[in-house]
Amino acid sequence: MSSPKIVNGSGGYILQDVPHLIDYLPDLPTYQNPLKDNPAYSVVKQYFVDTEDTVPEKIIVHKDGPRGIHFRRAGPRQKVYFESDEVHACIVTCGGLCPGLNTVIRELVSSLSYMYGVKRILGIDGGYKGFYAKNTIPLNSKVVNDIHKRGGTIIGTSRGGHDTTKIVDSIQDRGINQVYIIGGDGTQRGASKIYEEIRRRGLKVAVVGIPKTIDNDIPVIDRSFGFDTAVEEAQRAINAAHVEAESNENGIGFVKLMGRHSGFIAMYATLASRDVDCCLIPESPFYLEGEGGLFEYIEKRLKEHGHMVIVLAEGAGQEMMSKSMESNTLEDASGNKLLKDVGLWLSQSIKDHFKKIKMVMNLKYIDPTYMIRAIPSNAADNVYCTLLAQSAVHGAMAGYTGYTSGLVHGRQTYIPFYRITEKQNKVVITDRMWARLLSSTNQPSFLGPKDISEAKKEKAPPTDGEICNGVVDIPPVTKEITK
Ligand SMILES: Nc1ncnc2c1ncn2[C@@H]1O[C@H](COP(=O)(O)OP(=O)(O)OP(=O)(O)O)[C@@H](O)[C@H]1O
Ligand SMILES: O=P(O)(O)OC[C@H]1O[C@](O)(CO)[C@@H](O)[C@@H]1O
Ligand SMILES: [Mg+2]
Repeated sequence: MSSPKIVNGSGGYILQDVPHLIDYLPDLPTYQNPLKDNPAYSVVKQYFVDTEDTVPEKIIVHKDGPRGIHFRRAGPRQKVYFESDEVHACIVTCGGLCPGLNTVIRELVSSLSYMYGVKRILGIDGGYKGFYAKNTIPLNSKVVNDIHKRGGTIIGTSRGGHDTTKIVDSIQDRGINQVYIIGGDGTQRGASKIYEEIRRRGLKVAVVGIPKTIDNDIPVIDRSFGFDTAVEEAQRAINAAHVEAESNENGIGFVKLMGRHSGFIAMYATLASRDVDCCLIPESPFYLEGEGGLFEYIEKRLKEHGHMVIVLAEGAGQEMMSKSMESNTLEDASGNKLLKDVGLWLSQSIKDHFKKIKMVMNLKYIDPTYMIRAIPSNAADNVYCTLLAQSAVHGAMAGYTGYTSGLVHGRQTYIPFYRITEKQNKVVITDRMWARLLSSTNQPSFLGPKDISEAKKEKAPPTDGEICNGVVDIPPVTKEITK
């Protein structure tokens, strides 16, 4: 693996920079950015981003604290490393669906064609394996004109089938020199390997990741596109659960939402709804029986209100369920562990409990899993997708490579792959947001002192000057800023 590019400045300033084609092809010629003559842009004051602009990872600072880690600010540069006619771009979507995939594809095509005059753009059919196992799909602004109104991805997606050598062979054989890869944590790991192989072969090919995950489990970035839409769509299921619960004696509306390892959708859908009395996520352990357990809380809530709504993330309570069922080690084609249906198991356990204590209860189980991700993105996500795609294209045209384009504190940035793939973003149950949810639902935390100390340990704060989260085992290439 190539070494991370780290730039150290004064006051503890650290730039975790992204690679550039000239790092291994130093003699590449540059060209004037064609946007200079574009009437839509030439009137914008300071349209081109200053190459010194960077965005801090942490915006809460203390008077004497170090300035900390920064990322390169995204946007158009004065100089580009590709001529319009020379560009041959491709776009691939991998992993599960997510609202907004088509919008990103559309905006990548529009940005390449309208801003940079690129004419050759290919869609790779059906994810990574499409590079070597399928024909390509020619894309232009006409083909993608109204695709943002549809859910899914017009070029198809898949899990598994990543073969770095075959993929890079295909890129080289087809003469592709800009690769836009839209996908989640697994996809970005694959993108990083493609970048390394391209660099090893010394090819003038920019590799750009665009983070996609319905679970919002990609670190560093503010949130992933489509997340907002998914949370909004989840409201419809929660509303239905509430109506059912309210209309039945001791009614329980029970909704299962996506979230294998990260409970963000469940948490935000709960906070948005206000009808939810209990939210269960993978990060927060819970138990059923006895004092302080889930059954006790449900009984109490039903006695007080006559109904309740429970929202459950699919990854919650898996360990508990495994103890009472045969162990399951199945994996999907990408190697992700396949989870058992905790919703069915938990709703049956609740029913069994109420039968045992002879209390009337009516539980309605709603599983809108795929309905929240197989829809077009909402207005806010559409805007977000547009900015992401434009930033991705500006970066590739400017010769940057080996990066993921992402929003950090509301600013578009270029983030090196190793920061995106090093860990998953999870709900931190010792943070304020989870405390806000607990006070909104009034549910018990289900935590004992041992759980709390373990949760705190998991989130040890970085020491002063330490590269927070930037755990890399390869010696970085460092540079001091002297001015
Ligand atoms: N470590 C890895 N190295 C190379 N390729 C990988 C790696 N992990 C996953 N991939 C490839 O990336 C693609 C997508 O991976 P995966 O199915 O895990 O989805 P994802 O990108 O994590 O998206 P999501 O989980 O949000 O649906 C697959 O084609 C898979 O083979
Ligand atoms: O059934 P599929 O397409 O593999 O996707 C299911 C998974 O994809 C995700 O949306 C994202 O990883 C998970 O929340 C979910 O378990
Ligand atoms: Mg994933």
